[in-house]
Amino acid sequence: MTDLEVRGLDVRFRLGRRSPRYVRAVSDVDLDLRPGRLLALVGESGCGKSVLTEALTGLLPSTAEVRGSAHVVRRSGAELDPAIGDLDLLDADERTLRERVRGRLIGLVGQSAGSYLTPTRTVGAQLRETVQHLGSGVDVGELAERVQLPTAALDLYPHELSGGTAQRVGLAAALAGDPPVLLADEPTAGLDRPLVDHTMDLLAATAHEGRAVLVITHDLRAARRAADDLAVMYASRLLETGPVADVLADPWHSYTAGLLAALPGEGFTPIPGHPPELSALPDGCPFRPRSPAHAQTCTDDPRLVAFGDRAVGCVAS
Ligand SMILES: Nc1ncnc2c1ncn2[C@@H]1O[C@H](COP(=O)(O)OP(=O)(O)OP(=O)(O)O)[C@@H](O)[C@H]1O
Ligand code: NI
Repeated sequence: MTDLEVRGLDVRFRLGRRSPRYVRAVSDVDLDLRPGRLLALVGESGCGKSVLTEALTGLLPSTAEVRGSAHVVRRSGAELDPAIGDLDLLDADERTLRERVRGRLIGLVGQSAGSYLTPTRTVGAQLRETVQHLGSGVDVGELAERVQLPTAALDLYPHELSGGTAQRVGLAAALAGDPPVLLADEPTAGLDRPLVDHTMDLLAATAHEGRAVLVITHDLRAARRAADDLAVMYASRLLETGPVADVLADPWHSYTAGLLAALPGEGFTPIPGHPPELSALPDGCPFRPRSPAHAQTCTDDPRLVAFGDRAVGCVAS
C-alpha cells in the first residue's frame, strides 16, 4: 500500500528564453493520493490538470520549471522497492523514471488506447510484451478479466476494437506492471454516458483493489458516481478537496458550487466569464475577479486550509 504525497508543486513555462514572463500552469499544489481510493481532479479546460500529472511522471518538456516534491510513501507492512522509498519524483532522472517509475510504480491511462498500440500486432501479443518488458509476471488472461476485456479481444488488431474495448485495453496496459498508483488523464473523453460510467466503475474497482488512483475529468457527474475524493482546480490552483460525497452535497468554495450548478439537472447555469490567463494571474485568489459574489467573502488567500478530511481556499485560517 503506497501513498503519493505531492507538496508545494509549482510548474511554470517561460514565455520566451529571455522573457521574464511565464505561464503558471500549477501553483502551490498539495495533494495526497491514498491506496484504495479514487481521486477525481476536476476543473475547466486549461487549468493545469494534465501538467500536474505530467510533472509526476517526468513527461513535461524541458522548458518546464518544476518546484516542490512528490514522494511515494510506504504504508506499514507494505513492500516497496527500497530505491523508490526516498525518491522525489520531481527530482528523479530520466533513467529512474523509465526503469522504475512509469508503468511499474505509476500506471498511465491516456485518452485513447489506440495511440500507443502498434497497428500490425494483436492486442494480446502487445499486452504480453508489455508485461514481459515490465517484468511484473502478471497473467494477461487475468489482466483481461480484471478490466472485463473479453478473451476474444486478445486476438484482435487495434483497428478492430470498439471505443469501449480500446479503453479497456488501455487500462489493461496501464495495469500490466501492477503499479500501486494509477494516473488517468480524461479516460472518458468522447465516450457516451454508459461507457463513461463503465470506465469510471472499472477505475474505481482498480482503486478499491488497493491502488491509489487519480482520474482527470471534466465530468463532475462521473466523479460523483465513481470517485471517493474530489480535488477542484482553478487557474493552476486547487481551491477545494475532500470526500466527493461531502464536497458535492455541500460545496464550501463558490467555484465548486458554480461547477455543480452548471450540471444538467442541477440548474444548468454556467459560471459567467472566463478563467484568467495563466500568464497574468492575480496575486491572490484567481476566482475573485470572476465572481462578485465570491469576492464578498473571499480572503484573497487561496491556500488550502484543512478542516478534518476537507480543505478549502479563500477562508481565514
Ligand atoms: N509546453 C508548454 N509550454 C507552455 N505552456 C504550456 C505547455 N504545456 C501546457 N501549457 C499551458 O499550461 C496550462 C495548463 O495546461 P493543461 O494541459 O494542464 O490544462 P488541463 O487542465 O489539462 O486542460 P484540458 O482539460 O483542456 O486538458 C495551459 O494554459 C497550457 O497552455
Ligand atoms: Ni477566493
